[in-house]
Amino acid sequence: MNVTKARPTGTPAASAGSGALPLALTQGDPAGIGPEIAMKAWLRRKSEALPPFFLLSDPAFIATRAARLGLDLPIAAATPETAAAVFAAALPVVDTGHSVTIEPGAPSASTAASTLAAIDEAVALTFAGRAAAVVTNPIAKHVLYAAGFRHPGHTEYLAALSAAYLPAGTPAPLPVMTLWSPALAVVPVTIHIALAEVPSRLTTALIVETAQIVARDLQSRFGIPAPRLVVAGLNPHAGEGGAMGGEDIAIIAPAIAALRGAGIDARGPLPADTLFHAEARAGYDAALCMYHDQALIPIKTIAFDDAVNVTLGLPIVRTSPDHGTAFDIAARGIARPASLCAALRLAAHLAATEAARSS
Ligand SMILES: NC(=O)C1=CN([C@@H]2O[C@H](COP(=O)(O)OP(=O)(O)OC[C@H]3O[C@@H](n4cnc5c(N)ncnc54)[C@H](O)[C@@H]3O)[C@@H](O)[C@H]2O)C=CC1
Ligand SMILES: NCC(=O)COP(=O)(O)O
Repeated sequence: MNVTKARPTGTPAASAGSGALPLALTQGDPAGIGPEIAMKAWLRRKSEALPPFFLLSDPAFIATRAARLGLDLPIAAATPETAAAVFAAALPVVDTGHSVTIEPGAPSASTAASTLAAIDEAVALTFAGRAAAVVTNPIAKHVLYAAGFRHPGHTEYLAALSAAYLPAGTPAPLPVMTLWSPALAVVPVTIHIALAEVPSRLTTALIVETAQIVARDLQSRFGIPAPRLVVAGLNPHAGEGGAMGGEDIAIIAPAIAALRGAGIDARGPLPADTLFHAEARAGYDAALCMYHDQALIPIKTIAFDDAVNVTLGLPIVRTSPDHGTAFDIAARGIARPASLCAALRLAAHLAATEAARSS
């Protein structure tokens, strides 16, 4: 597989803010399915109506993985400025400067620097107006932790990175993980923490701040004029009047009262077990859930291939497929790019909405 060199067609200043900016797609864990679904997405760019994007990785590694998969696609070493122009004819790969060598399905902390460099670069390019938004391929948290990474996942890391681009003294944004699909949108109020820690980490203030960000971003970025939120209880039957746990009354109900007092259409705490059937889903735009699996199990059951992980609350747009690295099927040719395609389309849509709003 040859990697061609793309001819520069414009300067950063000329393309920044032009409205035709490509999306910056990170490589994710190179031992997983990220490279494969990125290539498959590019191959389906017309049938999936995908916006232009470039992949941040090692072009030689991507070419090697393409050959291993038997994927016949042209790969062009590009810059963010050449990417949109080459996208029609080749997959643009912007070199992160890290050489990647890894066996599919055998993750190693030795690739952590390249994985993180792609994320850092995607964020830098987006803040610089050289990419429209960040789309991340999945990372395996434990692989990065083994290399010294101290953030739970992308969501928190992107908030920390964003803080560096904000005016001095601006507090770091609260990043709000949202899993969105046409059928359901869910928000885990607590994210990547042990289940045993959830009750002590759940506070009225956290629920209120999370819901305010969701309501604001659903309005401004998703174009929902008056977002309807539901809030799940923590305990069975939302606590059964306190008999099955006190958090629903002591922590969640006051948050909902505060939200309603602030003019936000929020209902709850509602028993989580009856919140996700079709008729219930028709009654709200997003469900705030108290912990990771309460949110992610229903959406991955209903919409595994359509759902997108989108981080609300950030000054930039970031989306990701809903699934993980899928090491068990890496480079076997069977990974589906559907969720990544949905993530690319949603990122472009949200970035365009944001650009129109701020122009
Ligand atoms: N956005 C991100 O960076 C995310 C990263 N992860 C990470 O992924 C790693 C693995 O997590 P798991 O819980 O095993 O979830 P997973 O989503 O990687 O895999 C679960 C199952 O779904 C299958 N699968 C996943 N995506 C698929 C696709 N596109 N096409 C066909 N089959 C697919 C896998 O083969 C596996 O059988 C973890 O280390 C976790 O930290 C998990 C979720 C999101
Ligand atoms: N389970 C969702 C997930 O792991 C995604 O996390 P993040 O890396 O987007 O923060």
